[in-house]
Amino acid sequence: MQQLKQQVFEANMDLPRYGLVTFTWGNVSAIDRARGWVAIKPSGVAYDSMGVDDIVVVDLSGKVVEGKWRPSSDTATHLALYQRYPSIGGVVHTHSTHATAWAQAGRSIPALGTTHADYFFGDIPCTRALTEEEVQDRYELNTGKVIIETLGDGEPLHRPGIVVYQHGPFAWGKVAHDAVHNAVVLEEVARMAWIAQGINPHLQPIDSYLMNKHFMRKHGPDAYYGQK
Ligand SMILES: O=C(CO)[C@@H](O)[C@H](O)COP(=O)(O)O
Repeated sequence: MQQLKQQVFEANMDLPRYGLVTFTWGNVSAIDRARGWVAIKPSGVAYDSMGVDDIVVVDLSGKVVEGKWRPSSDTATHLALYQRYPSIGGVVHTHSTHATAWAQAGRSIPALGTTHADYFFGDIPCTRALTEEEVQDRYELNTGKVIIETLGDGEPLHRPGIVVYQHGPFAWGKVAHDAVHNAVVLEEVARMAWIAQGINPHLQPIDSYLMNKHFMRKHGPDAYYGQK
């Protein structure tokens, strides 16, 4: 687990490095599926004072198995995603400005260009609002529920991010580092889409053939993009 804790610690340090978080907002986790344990950021601990030994380890019920702090307040959301989607190895939550603005506006981030298509095979969806009951009772678990409800049965790594209505973005990947990479791209394409729609309120989504080309050359069965 020490190696996983180190990976999660480094991934959490990337959040302020890439400008995705302010104060203690946000959190990154990763799963050891063989053990059924998840390493996650401690709740409320400042990034600039955090060390690898501050990373908390929980089991899939959320019980702390190692660590001196409380796990992130969003732990139940991370765990819901790991339990529903076996291909997910790392999860990130931030309040990055532009992605959060789309969440607050209640709008999916449209696929408008190849930057988006290189990582997300389609729009980045916005979830429905949680009901009052879902907020009052097991809020974080229900946040995971509406994410899963919105994503459905598709391969989550083909659209590795979402915006939770009136909350903010969640992203994921095969490992913690990939999840952070996808969170950075999500924030970038959120900003690009906002600016593009301001330039041209009548713009069209990316052409499907261009979307397919860019996504499949990087993630398809014959992916060659970046291959050694
Ligand atoms: O979503 C939120 C707050 O709305 C979280 O991102 C917190 O800002 C971080 O909580 P901890 O991980 O420190 O518990």
